Amino acid sequence: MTSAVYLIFGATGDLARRKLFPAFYSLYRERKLGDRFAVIGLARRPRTNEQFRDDLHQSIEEFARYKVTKDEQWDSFAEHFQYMSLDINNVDGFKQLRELTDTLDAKFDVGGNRLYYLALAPELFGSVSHNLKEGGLLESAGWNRLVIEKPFGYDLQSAEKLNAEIRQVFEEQDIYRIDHYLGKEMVQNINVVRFANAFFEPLWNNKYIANIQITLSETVGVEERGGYYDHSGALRDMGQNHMLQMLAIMAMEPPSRMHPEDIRDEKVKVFRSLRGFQTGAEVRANTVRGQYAGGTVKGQQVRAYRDEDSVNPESTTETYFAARVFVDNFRWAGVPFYIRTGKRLPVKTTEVVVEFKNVPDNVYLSRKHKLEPNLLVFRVNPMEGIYFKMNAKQPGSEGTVVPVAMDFCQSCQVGLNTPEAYERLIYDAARGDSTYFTRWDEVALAWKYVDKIAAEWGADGLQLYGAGTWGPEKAQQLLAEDGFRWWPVNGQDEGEVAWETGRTLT
Ligand SMILES: NC(=O)C1=CN([C@@H]2O[C@H](COP(=O)(O)OP(=O)(O)OC[C@H]3O[C@@H](n4cnc5c(N)ncnc54)[C@H](OP(=O)(O)O)[C@@H]3O)[C@@H](O)[C@H]2O)C=CC1
Ligand SMILES: O=C1O[C@H](COP(=O)(O)O)[C@@H](O)[C@H](O)[C@H]1O
Repeated sequence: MTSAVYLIFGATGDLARRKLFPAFYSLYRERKLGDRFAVIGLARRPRTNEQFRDDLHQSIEEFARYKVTKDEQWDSFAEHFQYMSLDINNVDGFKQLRELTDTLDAKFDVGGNRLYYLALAPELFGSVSHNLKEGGLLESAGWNRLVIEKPFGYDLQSAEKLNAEIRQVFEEQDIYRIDHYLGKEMVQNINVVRFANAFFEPLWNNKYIANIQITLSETVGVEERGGYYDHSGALRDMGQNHMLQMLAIMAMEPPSRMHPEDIRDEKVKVFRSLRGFQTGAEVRANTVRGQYAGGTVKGQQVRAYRDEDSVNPESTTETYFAARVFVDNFRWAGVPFYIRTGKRLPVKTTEVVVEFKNVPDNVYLSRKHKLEPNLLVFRVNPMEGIYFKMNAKQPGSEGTVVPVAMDFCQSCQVGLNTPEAYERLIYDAARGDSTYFTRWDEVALAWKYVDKIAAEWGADGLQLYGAGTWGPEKAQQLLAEDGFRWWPVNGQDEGEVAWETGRTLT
């Protein structure tokens, strides 16, 4: 349990409402916050403390894993929350903020620890850091940590500028860059499965693995986020961060210790080994770029991206991208990693599929059924689990070989109420554990890789795909060229939707 004052910049925004406040409530209910903490919500619009706590209540009712069941329980939680109206560009406001922070620090016996959570547009990160220093907030007796949201820049150049501004005030070790996929249970489980089992590590290389497929598919469209997304697109929004991070976790060498810096060092080696594209022709041959047209998703008619209210009607921004990525090192030489993500696809799912090579000179190959390759599948969300597909004799047959599944469904056992990524990440930042946050060198290398793709893409090559389909046909060809195909997600045929969601804990 760590005592701290949590200062949430952007407290009236979408992220705070949907993710951060519910995470605080879960941490409180699980006694991970203790009683020695205070939360200050900060944004420009005026709010009384009562209004702020009402907003808090609503957000928890709507989005939290735990529901508020008793008034006393709510009161004892809500008394830790205060609101202050503050314009980030006004340094005088930060002097008042220091007074409020000191007062709450003393009231809740916090001991000078401060966690600054920037749920803000990145353009404001530099000003906040500067004004925190000017306002004297960083002179407290305890630690001062900065948690920042993605996107961390638009490209390498802007990320470097942003980083330099923040580093004028905070040391790298006190900067916690969020990639919320790293907070997901099953992403964290990949390392455990790889490094705590005898039977995977010997096979985890180019001798036995044919390819690895990473899918992050969403059914939602751009919603009201066009202002940000139309400028960013799928490559920057999901590729530079979540997808490359998952790829690095799949590909990294075992760290010598499970220490944050050792783990991050191993991921950096993977980023350094990514085969960068040298020419436009290489980019075109290895990537696919799409934008959704109108169509039907989960039985609902939906409009085209360009017809969305918050989007430029002539937009050439991609809402889908796929790529064939190579990690040029001893372990992975020659093994393609296929990654794809898109909005308005048929199902919401995140899965990592490891396709193994077939056994050599297989005695069953002459039989009438072609052998399916072994698959190991990490189901990250919304379903959580591990699925292993292997071949076995069909009972009662004369030796017919059929694929069978060993299916560990984590969410079936503990429900879909495993901790939300944001709970884990806020808790880790408060404990000073940076394992599941991205270090600057990882971010910079990921931008370098992505920038080359973005530079060669231009507006050319954008392919429209119908909402509710699996994206442009070229994404299928990308694998077909190598003799592979995308495996159906959720172990089901494409188009079928799987899992029940949402169980409420009381
Ligand atoms: N929403 C999401 O699901 C996700 C968001 N993110 C990232 O989190 C960050 C926040 O996103 P989101 O919550 O959606 O954005 P919103 O636009 O919903 O909220 C922005 C917040 O910033 C405040 N703000 C803006 N300008 C100022 C200022 N000058 N001074 C003080 N406060 C200011 C706004 O309050 P007010 O207008 O009252 O000042 C508001 O509370 C972004 O970087 C986004 O990319 C990342 C992943 C997911
Ligand atoms: O970071 C982002 O992630 C979400 C998808 O997150 P998930 O946890 O729901 O899978 C995506 O919708 C958004 O565009 C992106 O900014």
